[in-house]
Amino acid sequence: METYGIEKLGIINPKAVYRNLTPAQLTEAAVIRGEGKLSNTGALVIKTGKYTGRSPKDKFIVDTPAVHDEIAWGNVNVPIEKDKFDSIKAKVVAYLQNREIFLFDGMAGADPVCTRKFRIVNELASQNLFIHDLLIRPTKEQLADYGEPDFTIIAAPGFKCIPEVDGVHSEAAILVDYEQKMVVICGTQYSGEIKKSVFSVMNFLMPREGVLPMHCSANMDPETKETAVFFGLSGTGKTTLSADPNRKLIGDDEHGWSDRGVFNFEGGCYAKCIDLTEENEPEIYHSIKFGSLVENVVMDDETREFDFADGSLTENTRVGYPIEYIDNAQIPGVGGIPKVVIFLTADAFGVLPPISRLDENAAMYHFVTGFTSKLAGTERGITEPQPTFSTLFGEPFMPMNPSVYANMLGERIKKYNTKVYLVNTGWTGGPYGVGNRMKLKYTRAMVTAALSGAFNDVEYKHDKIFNVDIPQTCPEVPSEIMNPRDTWEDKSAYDEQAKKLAGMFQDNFAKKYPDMPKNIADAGPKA
Ligand SMILES: Nc1ncnc2c1ncn2[C@@H]1O[C@H](COP(=O)(O)OP(=O)(O)O)[C@@H](O)[C@H]1O
Ligand SMILES: C=C(OP(=O)(O)O)C(=O)O
Ligand SMILES: [Mn+2]
Repeated sequence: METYGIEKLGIINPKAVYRNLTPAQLTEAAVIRGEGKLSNTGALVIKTGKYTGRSPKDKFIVDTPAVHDEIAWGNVNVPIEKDKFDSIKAKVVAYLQNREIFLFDGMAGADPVCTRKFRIVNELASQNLFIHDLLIRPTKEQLADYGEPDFTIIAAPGFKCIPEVDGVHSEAAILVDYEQKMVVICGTQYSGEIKKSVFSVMNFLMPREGVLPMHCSANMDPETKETAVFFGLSGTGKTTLSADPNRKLIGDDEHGWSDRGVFNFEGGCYAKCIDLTEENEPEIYHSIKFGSLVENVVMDDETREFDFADGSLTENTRVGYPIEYIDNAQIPGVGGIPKVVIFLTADAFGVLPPISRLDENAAMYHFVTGFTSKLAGTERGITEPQPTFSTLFGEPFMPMNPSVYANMLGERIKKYNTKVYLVNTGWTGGPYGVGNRMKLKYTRAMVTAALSGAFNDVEYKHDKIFNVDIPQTCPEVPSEIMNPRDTWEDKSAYDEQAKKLAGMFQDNFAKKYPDMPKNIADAGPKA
């Protein structure tokens, strides 16, 4: 039996080993194995069980001398001893004995100079389909000459840790060993853990190549190739806003910025499905078809129609699909130097302007601050919006000191004179519960205006509390909504809430960045 070298990982006596099966084969295998069902559009639909979002508290990095000084240890990058990693890995590979193993030998990094080979070893056919959809798929020739991977990820959701024995926090664990070039994921079937593990690894590898890794989506003008990137934490709109029928989609989540331009790490997208409608998000809606992998969307057992409004399994319902499923995808996922950078934030307090322009210092301030409200679902335990400050709009995925990444962004926006906007895709007219989420069509219109240069010669108003410049008009957007204070009935309640949020910005900055240059510290909100 061909085993494709998996015994090197300690996986012996497999029942069968399949390498790079096609989406049709994987969909079929998953259905036969009872992992999921087909939807009326042909998508494979699965339930992931207890874990329906990422589990940041269960993530660990192996602390070895070779990487010790490069990792920013703390609450996000939590150390674990090598022998604990080795022991869990040994149990996981033993668990995989006598099972069917699904391998995907693929790549991350669309820029050939930066491409890294990732071998994913899956217990489940459905997760293998997911990662087949999400990463860069090798051609037949590339697969024949694949050789050794640069990194290996073993995903065995059926193996549950015993915290007291294994020295982890729960039955789930996501363990990265940079020295052995290996990730072990067990106890959780949320596929987002696999793609974000690839991201974390790239975020460790890319800076030494002079590449800034970014938690952002990217798209470009089909004619001018002018490129824009959209940074943002989960739920802020990276995937939704980058799928724009008038622009080429480079990618929805993970990119690098080199001297040559922006490039996607991935080859597919992972979109939220909650309340999805064909009218609001046609590109994503039509991507839910044969070959895609749907997680935790409720479906009628007989008609196999989706109920996108049903959040009973989780608010974080998802679909993974190859980027080709978006009509105007840019393949390979390579664009130019960004002319516009957008920081997406979902402010559940409803006080940040829907769009504002940031100067160089304010851009640095907001990049290291990374404010948003965590929305329900993507992380375990979050059920209502909760304000959070996540450095670089992606703290959970950044193994190194934030200054490594922040300095690279600072150099780039200076060098290329990149314009930076802060866009609030969250609430307006009042806080969560009182006001409403910003209308998607207005956010889209504001993003379009920012990308087209329509904000270059409009009137701006300086917002004293948030210390940003707010354009006063935008095509296709009622001017009343440009200044959030105007959207609140109770102005003093607005002032109070705005000052409260400004104070939270200041406290966070003072605590995390006491040594930042004054020009950057001064560019933040003023309570
Ligand atoms: N004004 C808005 N801008 C962006 N997204 C919005 C807006 N209003 C509602 N949404 C919804 O918020 C979610 C944004 O999620 P998504 O684009 O997947 O974020 P990310 O990729 O950053 O995690 C989608 O479900 C989208 O339909
Ligand atoms: C997949 C994820 O990314 P995002 O929500 O940013 O799309 C996640 O955070 O689990
Ligand atoms: Mn996304």
